[in-house]
Amino acid sequence: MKIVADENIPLLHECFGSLAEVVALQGRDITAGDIIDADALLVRSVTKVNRALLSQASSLRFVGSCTAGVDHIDQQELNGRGISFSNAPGCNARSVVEYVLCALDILADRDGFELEKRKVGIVGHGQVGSRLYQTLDGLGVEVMACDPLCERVPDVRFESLETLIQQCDVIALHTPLTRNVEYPTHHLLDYDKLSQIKSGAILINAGRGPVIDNQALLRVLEEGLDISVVLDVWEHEPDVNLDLLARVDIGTPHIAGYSLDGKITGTEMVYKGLCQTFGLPARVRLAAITPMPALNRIAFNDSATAAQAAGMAMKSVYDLRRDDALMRRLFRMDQEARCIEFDRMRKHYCERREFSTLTVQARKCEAGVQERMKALGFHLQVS
Ligand SMILES: NC(=O)C1=CN([C@@H]2O[C@H](COP(=O)(O)OP(=O)(O)OC[C@H]3O[C@@H](n4cnc5c(N)ncnc54)[C@H](O)[C@@H]3O)[C@@H](O)[C@H]2O)C=CC1
Ligand SMILES: O=C(O)C(=O)[C@H](O)COP(=O)(O)O
Repeated sequence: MKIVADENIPLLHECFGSLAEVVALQGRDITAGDIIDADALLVRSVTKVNRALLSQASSLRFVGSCTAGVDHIDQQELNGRGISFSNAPGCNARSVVEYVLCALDILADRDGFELEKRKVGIVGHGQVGSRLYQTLDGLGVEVMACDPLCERVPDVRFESLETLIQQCDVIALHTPLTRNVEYPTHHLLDYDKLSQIKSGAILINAGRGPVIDNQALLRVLEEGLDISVVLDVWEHEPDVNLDLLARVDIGTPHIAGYSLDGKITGTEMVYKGLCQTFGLPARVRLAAITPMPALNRIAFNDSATAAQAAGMAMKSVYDLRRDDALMRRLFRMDQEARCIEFDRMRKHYCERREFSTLTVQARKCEAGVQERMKALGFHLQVS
């Protein structure tokens, strides 16, 4: 069997090496010629799997994308050709939730607000949105969700996008990128909607760049709309608009889902999908070869307040300011170098772990500290 794969799939050879010959290529550069005799193609979000790419792939039986998003995959074309498809729904949902929590923590420090006093609106109540909702709700934050496609459940407050825009102090976008469907998300936030966001609010996009019309966002910011903006995703990646980057409060190179845990789970989910398609036993257990986190324990004294402890624990696992600082190096580069650097930052991303890998000792701490740590998803030790 021959597998052609994006070289940025973590543990690629450990996982698939015993099953097949694995040819690892740069995801953006995989061509129709590269997969002529491949039995399986494994991609990440940067490879467009469409009619042109598949045109000569007569042996191909399986395509796997180690990602949550599938806007780069023409699933109709795959169905038409009888090619099985697997992706990795939810693999990195916790990672994105933690990115959002860390961004809010940094802005709260900078601007001196308490998250518990802010109203948060989440657009898209799927794997990411629902986890973010639950976490914020657990922290005592007032939350509302907007998702016209999601089944209504009693303990979730669903509102329209207009209500979120009018009422919320934080708006977080977690929808897929869709066009030509009943509720398309392409340019869901256009000039009109962006202009209506409350003054002082925070807008976060860690879904897909084109869900916000980036030119319109730049325009409202230039016109003086007083909002803070956190962008992990950009229209026309890897070609980031520098004027927009200059105006956002936090900017990162599409790494919200890049916890090592999330990426490895993505690999494992696609590995299982491939094994199923080819009728092979799925023997590799990636948990067994996942590295130990560099930091696995932190202890608080009884003098710690809940807010202080939460901020310290979050920053010790993931300090988002580093990613923002690295991103701003793009200002020093010409367009070609910027695109290369955007991909380079992603390829060589730091080994970031999820909150659950950190044990927080809060034995003598007040109940508030313990509750906050638990709500955030740390592994709490109180005995
Ligand atoms: N920045 C990053 O690193 C990452 C980005 N993503 C992106 O975030 C998206 C969401 O991720 P998941 O929650 O895992 O996907 P999901 O598919 O579980 O959830 C998406 C939700 O959005 C809802 N939705 C669709 N159209 C909508 C609309 N017009 N208005 C409001 N809601 C709408 C769906 O009903 C669904 O509940 C992915 O499709 C992917 O594009 C995902 C993971 C990492
Ligand atoms: O899972 C998704 O969807 C994402 O956006 C991934 O975090 C994207 O990572 P790459 O596939 O672009 O490495």
